[in-house]
Amino acid sequence: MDQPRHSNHHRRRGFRGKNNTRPRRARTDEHRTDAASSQTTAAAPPQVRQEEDTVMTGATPEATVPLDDAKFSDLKGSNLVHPTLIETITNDLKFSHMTPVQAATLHDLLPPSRSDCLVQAKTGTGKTLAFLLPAVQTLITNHRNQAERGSPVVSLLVISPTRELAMQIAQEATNLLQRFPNFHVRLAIGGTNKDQEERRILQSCNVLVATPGRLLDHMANEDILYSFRSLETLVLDEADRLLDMGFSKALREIVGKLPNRKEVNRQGMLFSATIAQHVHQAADLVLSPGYKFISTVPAGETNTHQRVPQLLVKVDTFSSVGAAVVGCIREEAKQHQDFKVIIFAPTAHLADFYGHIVSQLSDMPPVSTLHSRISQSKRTKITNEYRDAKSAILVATDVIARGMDFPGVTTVVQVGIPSDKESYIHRLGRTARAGAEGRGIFIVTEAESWFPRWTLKEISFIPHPADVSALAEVEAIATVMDETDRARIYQAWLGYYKNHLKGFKWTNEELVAQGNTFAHDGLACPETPPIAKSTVGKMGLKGTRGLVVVPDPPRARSGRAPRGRGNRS
Ligand SMILES: Nc1ncnc2c1ncn2[C@@H]1O[C@H](COP(=O)(O)OP(=O)(O)OP(=O)(O)O)[C@@H](O)[C@H]1O
Repeated sequence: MDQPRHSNHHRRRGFRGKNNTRPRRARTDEHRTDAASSQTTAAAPPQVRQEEDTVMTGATPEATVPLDDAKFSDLKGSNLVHPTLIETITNDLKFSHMTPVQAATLHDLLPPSRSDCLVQAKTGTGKTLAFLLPAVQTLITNHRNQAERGSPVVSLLVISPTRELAMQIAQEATNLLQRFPNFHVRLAIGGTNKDQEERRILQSCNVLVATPGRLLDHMANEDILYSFRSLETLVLDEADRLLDMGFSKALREIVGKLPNRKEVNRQGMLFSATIAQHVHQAADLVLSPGYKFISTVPAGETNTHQRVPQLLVKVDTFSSVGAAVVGCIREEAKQHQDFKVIIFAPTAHLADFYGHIVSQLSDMPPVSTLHSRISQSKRTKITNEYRDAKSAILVATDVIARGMDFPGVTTVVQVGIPSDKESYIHRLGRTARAGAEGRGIFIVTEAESWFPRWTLKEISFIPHPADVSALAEVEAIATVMDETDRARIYQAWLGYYKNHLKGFKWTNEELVAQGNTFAHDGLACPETPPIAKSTVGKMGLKGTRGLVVVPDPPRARSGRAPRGRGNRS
């Protein structure tokens, strides 16, 4: 069982109420005012439970944490947080009040308690500072005891599932440590110069923010491995993602290379907006038995924000999806002079497709596309530009679904079913952050409508008419697209939906028939695009009627995978 038991208190207000129309970007003041006004609103305390064991047993929360109007300045003179850190938060970062998750976890996470904690709170509610502040305080408290000089001593290791998120966390840690110039925050992420990273870490490193693969690479270097000899805090951000099948092997290897947690008195923290069952089962990798599970998500509530309207746009066929995307953006433009939209697509090739369509229309703000097939330097540039943009459209895959904090995103559009419920929640969480307003639009075909009905059944979607008036424009753009590109998009479509066949209850033949209709009507392909024999085999579609199978190109026949195939996001 996943959730700690919840009491019957009313829900605490978030940063800002639904009808509050103050400007979106005045983040800190919005939060301050809301926290201050929460005296008049009954609050549901976050749920805290001390784990008896590493596997949940249905126990009840052991304690509730009062959520008064906790202010950072209240910590002055408490000896819990270094006065300079408090100055940084209140004067430099300009945060006066704690967010609910910060208030709920601070005392457990700070020295001297330094409890191991699994923490759940909604997207965009300040979880990053909730783990950074206590971990940085531990670094400051213990630093004077570190006798060894001349070799780096990493105090805090934060692991993130994506490079973009790692960079963002490192930036927040740097901001928090800005009045402590002797402490250094370093990155270990893929897609960048490894030697340069290594040099920087070995020069000096107190806080390391890393993605699992690159971290493991660095751990092969004995000097870097040695820098973890007295690691004090290990944080997994987006813990449910890091502990799922895709990453858990790497995570086990990493933890196996770290010193024994009891010997170094290492504190473990797991943070996420979504905590699935597998997290409780795997938590012992990082947390000691008896860890606390703290959730600020009220009982029976989904992790999406109630105040964020979630519109459901249904179209008849996959061929109308592109036009519906354009229709949604045009409607957005009618509502806001400046707007920032993120469009989430199921695969990299489909993201390229929608990005291309939208970028060809003259009435759109700047459009960029982001996915894992793009080089890291370009990804970083696109991320930074979108963060700073006043009005822009970002078409992306799940690489930015979790944790990314882009200010001022007015609407998140999800096109087609996401890979799972958690992905839907995290994607939606890119809007309405830190008390701002925003909305979600979920575009599905009739065939996909089982997903919101069954997988997202707790969410009350607002039915919204589909505007597909751009059908002819989309077709005109698709018609002149490169044929190979269209073939790849078709193939990506087949690959993605093949993985979700169970939900659709389609046979392989029905899947291919749908894909072919998409190719002809949505991508304007004059003929069904051909697919290489080995790719058909890899997709599990061998012998399926309706496919145009061609021999493998020479490279594939020599046993190597053809370029540009597969379903990477
Ligand atoms: N006490 C605070 N007062 C006002 N704003 C805050 C406070 N703490 C954090 N923020 C801001 O809130 C925003 C969201 O914070 P953060 O990115 O940590 O959210 P999160 O809970 O980690 O979200 P996600 O689940 O999407 O990762 C950031 O812009 C951050 O600077």
